[in-house]
Amino acid sequence: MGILLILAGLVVLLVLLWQWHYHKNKVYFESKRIPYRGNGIFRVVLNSFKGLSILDDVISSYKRDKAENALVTGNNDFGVITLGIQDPDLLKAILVKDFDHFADRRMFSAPKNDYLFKKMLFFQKGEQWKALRSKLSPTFTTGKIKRLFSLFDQSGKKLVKYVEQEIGGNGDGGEFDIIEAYSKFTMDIIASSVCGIDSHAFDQKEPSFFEKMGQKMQLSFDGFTLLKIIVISLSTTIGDFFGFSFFARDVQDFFSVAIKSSIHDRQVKNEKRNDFIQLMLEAREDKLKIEDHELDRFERDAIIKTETTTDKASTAELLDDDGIVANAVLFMLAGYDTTQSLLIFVAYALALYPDIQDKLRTEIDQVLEENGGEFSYDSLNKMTYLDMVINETLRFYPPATVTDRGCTKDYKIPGTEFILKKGQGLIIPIYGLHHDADYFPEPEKFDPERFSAENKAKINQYAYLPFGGGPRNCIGMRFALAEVKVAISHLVHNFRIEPSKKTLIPMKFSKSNSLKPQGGMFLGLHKIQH
Ligand code: HEM
Repeated sequence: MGILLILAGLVVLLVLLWQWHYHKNKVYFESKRIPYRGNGIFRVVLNSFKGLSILDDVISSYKRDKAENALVTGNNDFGVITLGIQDPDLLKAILVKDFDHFADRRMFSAPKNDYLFKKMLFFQKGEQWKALRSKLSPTFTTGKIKRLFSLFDQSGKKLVKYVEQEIGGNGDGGEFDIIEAYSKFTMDIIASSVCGIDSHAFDQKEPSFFEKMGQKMQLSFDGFTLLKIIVISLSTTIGDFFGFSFFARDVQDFFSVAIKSSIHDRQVKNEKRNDFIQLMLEAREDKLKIEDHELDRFERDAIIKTETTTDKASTAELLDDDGIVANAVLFMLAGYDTTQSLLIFVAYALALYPDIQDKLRTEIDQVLEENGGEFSYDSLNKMTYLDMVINETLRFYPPATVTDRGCTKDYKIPGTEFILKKGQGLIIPIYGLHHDADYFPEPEKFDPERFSAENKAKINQYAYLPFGGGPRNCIGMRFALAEVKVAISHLVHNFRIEPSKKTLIPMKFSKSNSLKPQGGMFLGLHKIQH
């Protein structure tokens, strides 16, 4: 009885403390004319136990902020002040002009057991990040992706064969879950072009060993993972004490051994191969350069303007063999789920809008005919309608629904009296901005024409952030777009895509990390006889 009373007392005390803390923060933020939204991480975890996803939170928070005309909102996430920024002009300043204040992510440190984390670009901070990003950026230029194109195209051809088999090869396949085929396609490309390994993904229906390992490497933001993130972000020591990690040891060891033996093999044979490991080996020795003519606006924004103070020796250490393994695995982590998500929703949109599909097929077939029946990197980049369809899909269904920044130097938020301090952070609600009628009229209408040559210029670039923005944007954008164009072109040339009985209309999203449909993406695929 005594213990129960003490426990009840402790609970009451905790609730009172929580309320006092909430009230104190509310008064603080409101004195700076910024609405207070409480503890964002706690809200997301609580919601996940109620069956709501991070996206549900992004959507409802954005709607509320919009209704209150709040362009900046405040959170206190377990002691870390985090602002939500809904204003594209402010985002332009934060992402590009004043980037020096926001070079980091709002990140926790890596748990001991996740040994691959430590050398990944995504988790680097300050000067270390600058040095590594400068080394890796030249591996993703047009010229380098062009070198990998034949690998992408081979996977595209394997994708067509696989779909043909799955739908029975008789031209009337009926229903088909396209996620499985896209999972094989994206994993096959990562295996060949990033790791220099044959994934064997298309050899069988069941996932191959490489596929299984790659899938085990993906993060899912379920309630337990979110709890782990909270514990680790509060104290890595406590996380390590409980043996928390995000990735299983055997999976990390698998990639470590496979990639290191591929490096060793080519060093012994003095052999150069056509993959990212090769590019990273060349980047390690500063043999890669970016030509200015290779850059578009998005990439010019991404140029790191300040010189890095990290010396040459520690830069080389960032990309030693462990660094190459870590970053090859990061490309799989960052590129597998996101690219798959985009592919899934392009197929869905094409099934729902047959006119768009027909128009796209006309463009693809024409380019194919002009190129003697084969695709090339340049021919795919000439397809303007394909580009428009992809851009609109990225707007409507952005694979990454939010991104973040960590403050590296105190920053007075323009238009407010608020000073964001070093170590605090901000959240960028990509999905909310993409569905905001102020920036995209009739936002719930799927309309590739928004991205036509004449309309594109009207779009506010900082309200359209599928790949983020500024120097810390997505390094893999060109890679992703090239592989997505290959897959769509092969698929649309060979199959008519239609909704089937199990197609989700309207769409319901799952609770996974990237935007994904609930329970698979079932569509009807029908072979086109050429
Ligand atoms: C459709 C596919 C993809 C989408 C929508 C996407 C989206 C994003 C977004 C929104 C960010 C955060 C950017 C920011 O905060 O400004 C990001 C970061 C990143 N992405 Fe992608 N991504 C895709 C594919 C890829 C691929 C294929 C790779 C690698 C091969 C990749 C590698 C990365 C890396 C390494 C970062 C962290 C960059 C850094 O912190 O310096 N992504 N991506």
